[in-house]
Amino acid sequence: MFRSVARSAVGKHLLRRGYGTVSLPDRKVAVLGAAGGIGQPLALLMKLNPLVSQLALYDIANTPGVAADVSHINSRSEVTGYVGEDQLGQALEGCDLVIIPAGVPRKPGMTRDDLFNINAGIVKGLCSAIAKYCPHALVNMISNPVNSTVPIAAEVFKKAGTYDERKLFGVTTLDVVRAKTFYAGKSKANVADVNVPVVGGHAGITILPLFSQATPKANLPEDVIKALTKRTQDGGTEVVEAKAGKGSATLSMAYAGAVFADSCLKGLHGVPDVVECAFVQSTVTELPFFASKVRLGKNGVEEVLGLGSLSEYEKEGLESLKPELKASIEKGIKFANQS
Ligand SMILES: NC(=O)c1ccc[n+]([C@@H]2O[C@H](COP(=O)([O-])OP(=O)(O)OC[C@H]3O[C@@H](n4cnc5c(N)ncnc54)[C@H](O)[C@@H]3O)[C@@H](O)[C@H]2O)c1
Ligand SMILES: O=C(O)C[C@H](O)C(=O)O
Repeated sequence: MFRSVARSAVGKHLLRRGYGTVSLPDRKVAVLGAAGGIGQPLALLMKLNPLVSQLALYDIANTPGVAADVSHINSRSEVTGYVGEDQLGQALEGCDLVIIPAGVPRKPGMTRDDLFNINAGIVKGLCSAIAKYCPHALVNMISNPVNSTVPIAAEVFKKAGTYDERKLFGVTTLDVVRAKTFYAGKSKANVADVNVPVVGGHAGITILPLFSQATPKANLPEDVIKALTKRTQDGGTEVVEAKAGKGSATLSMAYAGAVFADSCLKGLHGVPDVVECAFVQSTVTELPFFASKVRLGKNGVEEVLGLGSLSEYEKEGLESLKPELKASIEKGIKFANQS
């Protein structure tokens, strides 16, 4: 264990807009895969979050340097680095929220499902440790393929007797971030005012942005909506190709992961009406897991919100995505139960 402490005068009693006007509780957050392309900027962003009091950074290598570096930032939380499996338990003990960006990223020509063989085992091992050391923590799963890694996590927790469907989330916030950016570009709306729900899953056509519900309303023509939908679905591939073998989205993902984690922490803190899209256990469709808007609260998911009204194009998209999403979910469940 490598501990670096740089406490600022910020302290525990913060009056910050959006965080309420009461003193802030102690919250421990762990990032698993913290030395990676996503993990490092995500560690930085979580260090800046005033709702975090302890930040545990875990990886199989290189965490001491990352932890020492991040710990010098004069924000509230105490940063501790953990390296190697022997230290995983210490990293997780007492955690309120665990964020998992551990695993390999895509290279050009690969699908997210091509990562399954390596990442499924990594996620399974990490979730077994979560079940043992912090069974009540919220889990934000970033590792791909999210459509399968979330079902794997659920099965691991079920086997351990710790599964609480309100506490497991596949992070699909990057799809929402992209949909907002691309929609703002076409509609000329101020991007800060834009909202676009994205439902389904997190791979190719399973990513279904609902531009018919986007605000502010822009009445974009059908061909533009189709192009925006395709760009959102292919957003990850756009970055993978631009990085030309050097990985996938890291900076935008760290931003999206930090936004989602902040919403989870606000929910735990009792901030009302915190709503985000996430891939969760669901009865919104016949599929056992599905991404849609969820209301976050003191125990994680408080309510899984329905899809609202869809355009004909979105209805078709919804039917088309179901077979692929179903197969990815079943693949994850099968893997977790056979090994
Ligand atoms: N959900 C999303 O929207 C989204 C977006 C971008 C990337 N991703 C996924 O996130 C994952 C990480 O991407 P990246 O670019 O940070 O990759 P990276 O290779 O840069 O970093 C991954 C880190 O995980 C660590 N790691 C490997 N096995 C581990 C284990 N057992 N325990 C802890 N750490 C372990 C590695 O040491 C490395 O530091 C990939 O699977 C990628 O596909 C998801
Ligand atoms: O595309 C990838 O492989 C990474 C991630 O899922 C993304 O959407 O950027």
